[in-house]
Amino acid sequence: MSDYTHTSPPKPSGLIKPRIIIHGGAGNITRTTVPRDRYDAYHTSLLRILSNASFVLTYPGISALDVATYAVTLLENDPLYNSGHGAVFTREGKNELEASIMVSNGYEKRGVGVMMLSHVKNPIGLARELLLKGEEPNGDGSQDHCQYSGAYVEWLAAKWNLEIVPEEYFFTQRKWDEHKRGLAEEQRREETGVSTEEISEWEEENYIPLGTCGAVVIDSFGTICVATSTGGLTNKVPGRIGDTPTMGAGYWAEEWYEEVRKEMIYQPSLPVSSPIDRLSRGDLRNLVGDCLPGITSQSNPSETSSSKTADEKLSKVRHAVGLSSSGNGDSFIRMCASRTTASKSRFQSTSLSKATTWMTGPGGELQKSAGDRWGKVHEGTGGMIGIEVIGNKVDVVCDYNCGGMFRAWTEEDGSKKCLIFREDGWESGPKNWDSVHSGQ
Ligand SMILES: NC(=O)C[C@H](N)C(=O)O
Repeated sequence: MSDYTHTSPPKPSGLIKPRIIIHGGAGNITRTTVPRDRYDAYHTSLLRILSNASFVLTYPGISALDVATYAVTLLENDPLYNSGHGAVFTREGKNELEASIMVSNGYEKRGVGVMMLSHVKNPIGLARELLLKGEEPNGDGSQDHCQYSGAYVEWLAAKWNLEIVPEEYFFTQRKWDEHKRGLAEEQRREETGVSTEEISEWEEENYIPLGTCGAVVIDSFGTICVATSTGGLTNKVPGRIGDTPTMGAGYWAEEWYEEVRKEMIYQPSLPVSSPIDRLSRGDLRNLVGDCLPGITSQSNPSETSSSKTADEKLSKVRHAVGLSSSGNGDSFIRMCASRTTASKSRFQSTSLSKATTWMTGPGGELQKSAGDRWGKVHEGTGGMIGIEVIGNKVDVVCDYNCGGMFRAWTEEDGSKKCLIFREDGWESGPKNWDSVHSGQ
C-alpha cells in the first residue's frame, strides 16, 4: 500500500464517514456459469479485498483517490477478474487492457481513461498517475488530455517508474481456453449456418466475461473517487474500445450544489474547509488565492454557504456522486450510461439509488435500449455500483439487469457486506440465462 499513501497525511475533517463499494463485474452470473466453488472463491476474494481497502480507508487523511486505486490494484492482481493478470483475449490472442479513474472534485483533469495497454502491470496505477500529472506543468509530458492509448503512454508509465511486465504476465489458461473455444464455436456456427441473432452456449457463458472490476470510495473530505479496470470482451476486435475507459459511459463522478431553504435541510451542512482539507482535494488555486490578496479566489466547492442578501433562508447543500459500471460496454457507450444516471439524479432531483435502478435495474433504460434483441444477445446487459453524498449523508448503491453482480461494500456502521445475487448464498441465484430472462 505504501505506493499510494500520502507521505504526510492531512488531518481529516471527521465530518463524513468514509465508505467503499467494490465490484468484480456484472453479466451472465448464474448457478450454471458460476458453480458453487467459484462462487465461494469470488466471495472470499471480494471480502478480502474489501477488508484490506477499508482498513486503509481508516488512515487519517487518506484520499478516496488512493484507496480506490489500491482496491482496483488488488482486483487487477487477482486472476479471478477480467483485468490485469487474468484479462481476456482479443480475436488475435492479445490482451488489450483498459482502465479509468475520476474524482468528484479537486484535480484539474478530474478523470482519465487509458486503453490499448499490454505492458503496464496495473493499468489503474497509470490512470491515477496521469490524473496527478495534470497538476504539473505540461503534465510531465502527458499534457492536459483525458484519454490515452498505446505505446506512448506506456513509455510514460516506464518513465514514471510504474511496473512494466512482459505480455505473458497477463496470461491465464482459463481465459485462453475461453478465447479458443469462442473461435471454434464461431467457425462451427459459420459452417452450419446458425443465425447470429441466436445466442450460442459459448456466448451465454463467456461473451460478457465476468470480472471487469471497479471501486467507488468516499473519503472523510467528501471527495468521491471511482476507479474501473477491464480486459474488455472476450474475442473483441483488436483495437475495440469499451465503456470502461470512456468517460460518462462506464464511469463518472461529479459534484454540485443545490439551494435549499434552511428549514428543509435535513443534514448538518459542511463548514468552510480548512487549508489542509483543501490541499488534500488538490485545491491549490484557491489556497494561493487566500494567501495573496491580488489573486481572486473562486468560491471553494467544499463550502456550504448561506446567501447573505435576498433570502437569508437559502443555503447550499453539496451533492456528489460516483458510478462504476460493468456489462455490455457497447450498450453503456450508446446510453452514455454512467453520466446519464448521474444527470437523472442531478437534474430530476432523484436519489442516486433510484436513478441507478432506472438505468440498469430490471426493465430499465439499458434493457429497453436492446429492444427486441433483449435476452437473445447480450445487448443492454450490465450493472452499476455507486456512492452518493448529500451534505454529509452517504448512500452506497448498486443495481443490475442480469443474473448477478459481484460486489462488496461497507455499511454505515463499518460492517462489511458481500452479495453476488440479490440474496445471500449460491442457492438463491438464477439457474441459467433463460431463467434470468423469464424472471424465474
Ligand atoms: N465485463 C465487462 O464489463 C466488459 C466491459 N464493460 C466492456 O464492454 O469492455
